[in-house]
Amino acid sequence: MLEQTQLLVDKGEMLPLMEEFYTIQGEGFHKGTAAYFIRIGGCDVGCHWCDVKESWNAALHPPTRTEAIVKNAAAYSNTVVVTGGEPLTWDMGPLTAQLKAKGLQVHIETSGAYSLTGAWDWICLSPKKVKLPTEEIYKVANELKVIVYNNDDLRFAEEQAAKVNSECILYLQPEWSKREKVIPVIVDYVMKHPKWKVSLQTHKYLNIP
Ligand SMILES: C[S@@+](CC[C@H](N)C(=O)[O-])C[C@H]1O[C@@H](n2cnc3c(N)ncnc32)[C@H](O)[C@@H]1O
Ligand SMILES: Nc1nc2[nH]cc(C(=O)O)c2c(=O)[nH]1
Ligand code: SF4
Ligand SMILES: [Mg+2]
Repeated sequence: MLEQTQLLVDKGEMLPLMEEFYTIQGEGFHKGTAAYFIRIGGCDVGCHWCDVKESWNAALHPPTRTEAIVKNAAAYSNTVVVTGGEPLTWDMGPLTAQLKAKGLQVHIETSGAYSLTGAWDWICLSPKKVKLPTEEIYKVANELKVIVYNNDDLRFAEEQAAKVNSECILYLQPEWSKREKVIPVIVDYVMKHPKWKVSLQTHKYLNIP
């Protein structure tokens, strides 16, 4: 990468953009809401069941000026979801400042594994055992969305729920490839522990991005 480009990436003024698309938020509290998704490349958390492994290698995704990303987003939607990859790999300050200056609602999907940057209207924290969230994000997360692949993930979910703020909404979401097996487990668990809600990847049922 050119030295100049690297400097801009380091400052969060350019970001490795994998894709951007206008769709319906499929998961969590805002499911069903039209939103413009910005998918930033780069993640070294390494979830074995990750459904966007193509995002992991940042070098495969072109460094893109935040101004260009913002211009596209503002043309489509009032709500923007920044995801990845792991967006907090990068400094989210410049991107989110510009999105908010356009009056947009700015949401993030994050594992919380790196320090929290950016200004957010909604933080979806989806913690991962392999790289735990930083302490700071538990205080500000609006929703906790734990992916359930096996029974131990319910133990992990309770451990994480004990760390979030009291306003945080709690979701259990089936890991997609295990959904037939874990949906009954989640349904049973939520009925017994109603502080939790079910989240499904509804976009996959709707066949939309
Ligand atoms: C691809 S991740 C990108 C954002 C960030 N790296 C994170 O993990 O939160 C977006 C959301 O999809 C969830 N996810 C990824 N793979 C999944 C799968 N196979 N089944 C269910 N949810 C999955 C993640 O836990 C996260 O909530
Ligand atoms: N429709 C739709 N909703 C989503 N919610 C979170 C997603 C993500 O990959 O971060 C996602 C996604 O990829 N598509
Ligand atoms: S943290 Fe997110 S993007 Fe990274 S591997 Fe896990 S699910 Fe995939
Ligand atoms: Mg997705």
